[in-house]
Amino acid sequence: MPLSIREFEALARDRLPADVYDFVAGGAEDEVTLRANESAFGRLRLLPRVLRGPATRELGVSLLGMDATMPVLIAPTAFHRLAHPEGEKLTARAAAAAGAIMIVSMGSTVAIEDIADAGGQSLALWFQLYVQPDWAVTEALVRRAERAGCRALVVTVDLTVFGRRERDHRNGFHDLPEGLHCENLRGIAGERGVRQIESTPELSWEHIDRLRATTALPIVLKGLMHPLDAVMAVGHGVSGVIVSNHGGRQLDTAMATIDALPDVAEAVNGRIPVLLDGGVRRGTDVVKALALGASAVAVGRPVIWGLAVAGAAGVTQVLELLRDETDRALGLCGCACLHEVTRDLVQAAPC
Ligand SMILES: Cc1cc2nc3c(=O)[nH]c(=O)nc-3n(C[C@H](O)[C@H](O)[C@H](O)COP(=O)(O)O)c2cc1C
Ligand SMILES: CC(C)CC(=O)C(=O)O
Repeated sequence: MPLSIREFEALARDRLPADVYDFVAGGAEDEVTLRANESAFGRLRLLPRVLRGPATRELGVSLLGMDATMPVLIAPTAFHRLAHPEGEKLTARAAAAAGAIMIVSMGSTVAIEDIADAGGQSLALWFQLYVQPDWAVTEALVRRAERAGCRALVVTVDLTVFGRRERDHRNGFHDLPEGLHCENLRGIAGERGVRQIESTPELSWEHIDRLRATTALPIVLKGLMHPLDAVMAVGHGVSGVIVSNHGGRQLDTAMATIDALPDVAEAVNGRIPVLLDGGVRRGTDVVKALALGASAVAVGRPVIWGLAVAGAAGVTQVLELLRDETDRALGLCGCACLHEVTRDLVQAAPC
């Protein structure tokens, strides 16, 4: 078994068709933001405390009233059947085994009901939604997620137009291969592949208000980077935000998420949970994000690498690596639990 997420990626790269690997690994345009998400973590240094004696560490976290055993969620990524024939079913099993929250992509290649079945009662599923230009489609998706037992709606707000991923253009990778579909849209918006998911350039706070009036599920906004938008989010009654630049796949040269996090956390001031995704590859990254104001983080690509390498066991291994590394980093920072991870534990590296 690989010893790190980096090793998982290397193995997955060997196993996946080159165009699928590029689709997953790649980012928009010059991939500046893709690289920055990871390298910005590398520019931060931990400043550990000692002699505080945490014999064991508690990694549990409660988010929107749901308990998870670790502060690492599965970020929504589309098309898991590109990585493994059973796709999202296996991801759900691994999430349930780890006690992690899984955010299911609206573009999953297994239907949300089947994912919920595979994960079982104990799995907390959140459903990721792209508001569709046709409100009837949006509403039908919300109802479907509610019926399947999803416990929160994660509304992605950074895909008002599709980012230009040049690797996909070079590879001619524009649609799902024969036999794979966005199963959540089946019966709602026809039967084709990725093209079924439409962007909504006119997306605005009115859509968020309308969604709040449509569902009792807590709403989490994903893809927000600016502190003023975070303040707006609190004002519009959302239950949480995920600081995200879509893993560098949308607006290239957008700030790294870990650099954007402190101002968002300060603006939100504890009123709702702030999560982060983008470039989290080590437990030390998790601890840095917690120190800078995140309640938890989410990982996207690492889950797909795990799935490609060893199915559910691979995803479990990825999550357990992150759990072990986070536990070790907490211990070495003198923290017994997530609340003890404070701002003073992180500094920018000297140039
Ligand atoms: C292959 C792939 C598919 C993705 N699909 C979605 C999606 O359907 N919905 C969404 O909100 N974000 C999607 N994302 C973005 C992720 O949710 C997340 O923001 C990003 O992957 C985090 O960065 P990381 O991969 O460095 O962990 C996708 C990312 C990847 C790599
Ligand atoms: C279906 C796509 C829009 C999925 C996505 O968000 C991505 O590839 O980044």
